[in-house]
Amino acid sequence: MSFNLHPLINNGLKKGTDDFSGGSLHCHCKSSPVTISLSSNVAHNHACGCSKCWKPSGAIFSIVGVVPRSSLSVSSGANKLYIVDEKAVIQRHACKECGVHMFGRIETEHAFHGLDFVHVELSDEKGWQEPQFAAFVSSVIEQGLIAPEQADKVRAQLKGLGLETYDALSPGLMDAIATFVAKKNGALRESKL
Ligand SMILES: N[C@@H](CCC(=O)N[C@@H](CSCO)C(=O)NCC(=O)O)C(=O)O
Ligand SMILES: [Zn+2]
Ligand SMILES: [Zn+2]
Repeated sequence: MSFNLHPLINNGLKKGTDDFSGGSLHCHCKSSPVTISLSSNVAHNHACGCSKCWKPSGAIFSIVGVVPRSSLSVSSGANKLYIVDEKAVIQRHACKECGVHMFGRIETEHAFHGLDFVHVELSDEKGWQEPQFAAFVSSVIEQGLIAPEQADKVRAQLKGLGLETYDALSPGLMDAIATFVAKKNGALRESKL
């Protein structure tokens, strides 16, 4: 038995194209959808099992990547957007009608400030960077999406697709967050770098 990880990856990863330079994303509304335009490809695209990232119906994971916030603009339906959780680090702007998250933005001092989180499955274009790893795998247990005993099967399925699995973000991204914090609190001086 295989799990419905996410429709974009269930049948294998589709590699992105190197020179791909963006496209548009739209929500699920049949009429007057929210659309956003991205003028670059995503980076750090990944499967995320956390409870906050938007997942399509039935999927255990979200697929989420980042773009510089300067590459993102809302092209239509801005009045339908609301912030799902104002207190979260990532403020996810979702469509009031269909519930789809269009982009997540960080307004606080944070390593990822300046990057917006987006879901490329909302685009009809092909060429977006394929997922690079799977994050917050154990979090899917918290949401009752799998039983604890199934976690290693889920990890095996992700690894079979070529996705390394983590229970936080990837080591590279966790190091970037920790480095930011260390610089901020003085534990790491610029001169040490
Ligand atoms: N077990 C928790 C983990 C949630 C979590 O920390 N999520 C990360 C990754 S989201 C994109 O990869 C995070 O940075 N969250 C900040 C935020 O969502 O604002 C759970 O599942 O809820
Ligand atoms: Zn919508
Ligand atoms: Zn997440």
